[in-house]
Amino acid sequence: MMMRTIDWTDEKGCITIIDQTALPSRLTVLDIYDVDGLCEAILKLRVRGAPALGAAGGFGVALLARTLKAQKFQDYIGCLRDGADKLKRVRPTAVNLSWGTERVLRRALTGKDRGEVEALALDEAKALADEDVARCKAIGEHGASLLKDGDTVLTHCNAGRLACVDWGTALGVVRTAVAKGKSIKVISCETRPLNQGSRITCWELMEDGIPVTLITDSMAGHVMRAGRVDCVIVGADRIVQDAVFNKIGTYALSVLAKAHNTPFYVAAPLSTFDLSRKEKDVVIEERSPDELRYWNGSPIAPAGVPAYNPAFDATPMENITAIITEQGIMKPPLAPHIR
Ligand SMILES: CSC[C@@H](O)[C@@H](O)C(=O)COP(=O)(O)O
Repeated sequence: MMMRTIDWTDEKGCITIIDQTALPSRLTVLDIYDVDGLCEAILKLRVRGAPALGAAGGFGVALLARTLKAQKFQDYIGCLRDGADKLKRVRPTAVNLSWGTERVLRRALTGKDRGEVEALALDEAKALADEDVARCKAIGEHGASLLKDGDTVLTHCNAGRLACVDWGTALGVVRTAVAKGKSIKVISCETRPLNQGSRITCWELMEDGIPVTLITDSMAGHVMRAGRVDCVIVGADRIVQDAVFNKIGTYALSVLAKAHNTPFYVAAPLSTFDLSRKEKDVVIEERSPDELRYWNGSPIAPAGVPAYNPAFDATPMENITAIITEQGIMKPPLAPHIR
């Protein structure tokens, strides 16, 4: 069995992650001993994907609790709050990062002394990570009922085990269907500019022996028009009242799916729902233009060309056929379910 994407290693007292920037060339494992190291790993996408970021936020609070230097309990608690606040803001769009950080902080703050705060933080972070696996398995169970034997699923970015603690959301649905004996093929969009689709989705599906075909993002319309896609399944970074935020390119896929009468499913745990907000209230992370200008350090665009690099987009609810959660499948009209 493959190790978890993110976990706590008791013997070393650290967070252990699979460094996703090294895939598909190498399977590299990284031990993280302080919160600055964790913030760097999140910013560089060594650990990424909404549910995995929820676990990162939780384990990050556990790490903070045991590494803070403050002597007086009051100062220690103040530093814990400040550190958690900084951690939450490393990536703004995926709500799970702040959700996981806040959940573990809330439990830790019920501790009466430093030892208790440390123990509670770690206990809660471990529980959160275990629950994430259970949630993905439940999403898989519900979602698998939507897939027929022989179906081809188009997916975008990586909503697999490497975006979660284990199993995956969108790919969890595929994995569960395959485990139930259905023959399912996947088409993976490469997902420019950082290629989570080609590097990570293709790698993890091939590890599991699930048939996958790589296409460039611009080929999605062509394969749908050719009748080669039975449904689209993607993950989500934040689900608000009127839209689903996910990796840039998801909205375009939803429009294509609608044009070709292809079901468009979103698979996500309830921890990704942020129903206090609407589309206009969400900050879309903008990343460095150099991610578009360079690949592996080599220029792929003229030096200094202006480039715009939003990492996520919003898909309106009317483009979504159903949302698959751990509690079941929400079909249109989505608004009453979501409320
Ligand atoms: C399983 S969650 C799905 C999303 O988190 C995923 O599709 C995505 O957009 C991830 O973006 P990333 O920038 O790689 O963190």
